[in-house]
Amino acid sequence: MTTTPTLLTIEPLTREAFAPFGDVIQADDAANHFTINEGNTERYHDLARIDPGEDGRAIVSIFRGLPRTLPFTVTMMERHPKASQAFIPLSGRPYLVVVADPASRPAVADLRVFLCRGDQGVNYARGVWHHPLLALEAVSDFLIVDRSGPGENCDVVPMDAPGVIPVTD
Ligand SMILES: NC(=O)N[C@@H](O)C(=O)O
Ligand code: NI
Repeated sequence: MTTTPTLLTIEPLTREAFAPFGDVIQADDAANHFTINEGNTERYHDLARIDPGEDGRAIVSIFRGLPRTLPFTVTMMERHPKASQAFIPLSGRPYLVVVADPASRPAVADLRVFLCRGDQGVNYARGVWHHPLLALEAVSDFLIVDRSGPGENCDVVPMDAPGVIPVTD
């Protein structure tokens, strides 16, 4: 691994930009939404493709993440080859996701960094490279929808070079 760090660019999270990596879980007008419960409730419908794999079961957990300090250096990435993994923020705070295309081993030049608002969740599609949870500002809870089942479902790789996420303004 070369030691020359690469400064990474932070992008705002949008459905379009994140589409190669999975789904954005967000209650906005771009979602399929309709009124239910005699007008009391708006349903934002079918926002993410939850994929527990052929031999797995979808499970719901909560991750309580400590805040990361910026600048943050990305030295590894992981993927879940058997299933998707969704993160829905419960604490209303922003967080970061770092992703790379599932087709090949991630190189630092391939990394995409998204700043997610506290009302935006993400669902990593099966096999998408991502960094483990990057909470910001304070201890933050996230609802997680991922897989329980047989076999190993987490590949971890070191980065070819460090990627540095700068301080956000
Ligand atoms: N290990 C674990 O369940 N967490 C990671 O998969 C993650 O993406 O944070
Ligand atoms: Ni993960």
